Amino acid sequence: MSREPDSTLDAPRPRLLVVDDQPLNIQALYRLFAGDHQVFTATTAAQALKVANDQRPDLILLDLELPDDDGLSVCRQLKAQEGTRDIPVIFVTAHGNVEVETVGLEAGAVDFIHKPIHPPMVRARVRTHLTLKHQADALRRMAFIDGLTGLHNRRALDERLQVELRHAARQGDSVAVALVDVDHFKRYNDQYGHLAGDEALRQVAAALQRSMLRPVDMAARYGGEEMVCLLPQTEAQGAQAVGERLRAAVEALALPHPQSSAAPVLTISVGVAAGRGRVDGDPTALLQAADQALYEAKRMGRNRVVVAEGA
Ligand SMILES: Nc1nc2c(ncn2[C@@H]2O[C@H](COP(=O)(O)OP(=O)(O)OP(=O)(O)O)[C@@H](O)[C@H]2O)c(=O)[nH]1
Repeated sequence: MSREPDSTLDAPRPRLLVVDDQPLNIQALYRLFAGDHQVFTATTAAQALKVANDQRPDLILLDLELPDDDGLSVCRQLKAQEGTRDIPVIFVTAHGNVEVETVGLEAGAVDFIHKPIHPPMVRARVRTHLTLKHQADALRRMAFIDGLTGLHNRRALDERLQVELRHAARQGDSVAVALVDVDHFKRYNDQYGHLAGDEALRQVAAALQRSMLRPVDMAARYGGEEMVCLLPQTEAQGAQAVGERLRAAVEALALPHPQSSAAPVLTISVGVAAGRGRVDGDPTALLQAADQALYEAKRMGRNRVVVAEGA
């Protein structure tokens, strides 16, 4: 007898960080959640910040009074750091009053729980805030994904490219981009219709994704039928080889395109540019160089890779 997969078995367990200097309190919260959550613990402010940074939990239960610093300050520091900003913090305190709670909420906490804790209520609040966190994570991910192809979108590319250019400038590394454009895509749409065109773009995107072998590489839809592969720590020569692999992978899809002047199948032209990185992270020059090379590839007959001059 076949059985529907149980999604609750597959879903990763939510990760909680419990911060309290009293072992009894930690034990009580640990016992409450350990069955169906991954629970990390910390007994000081310094430890809490370290575990939050290292483990990136989904939610933090934070005691307001800690031996080395107060919980408010820990909360403010978590909210000031890029990597921990989005982790919801619930304060746990024995001395709650309206003033304290207001300051706590202003410091960025999402909720307050009073000691002695009432287990069903704590579980219910934690569940609510975990649900909200997962929904917010999903929205953040969607904001950086292209709906048609599933590749990253232009916003994601722009952000990553700036980071990589700054990183490369510091390290003296080279960053490369390969700008990809489908050949005679207008004719393809005209012959097979827009929906078939969409499906072809999805297949091209998947072929690009498969052709990039390093985990730091990133493929993005740049707009319309243009896509960009970002290749950190890559010189022009290496990027040319990747460009050629992309081109061959799309040709190997063997999607018939009799109206193309380049080949009987759907193909891409690729403009490649590499640069040493920029302290200001401005990606304009690199993308413009790649665009110029792409224009050359089109002019020379399409279905080819051209590397930018002086790249
Ligand atoms: N189906 C589909 N078509 C798209 C999408 N985005 C852009 N296009 C089409 O892509 C075509 C791009 O055409 P052009 O820029 O003229 O270039 P081309 O026909 O690819 O010719 P060359 O680039 O010179 O080889 C246009 O017809 C757009 O409508 C999309 O998301 N789906």
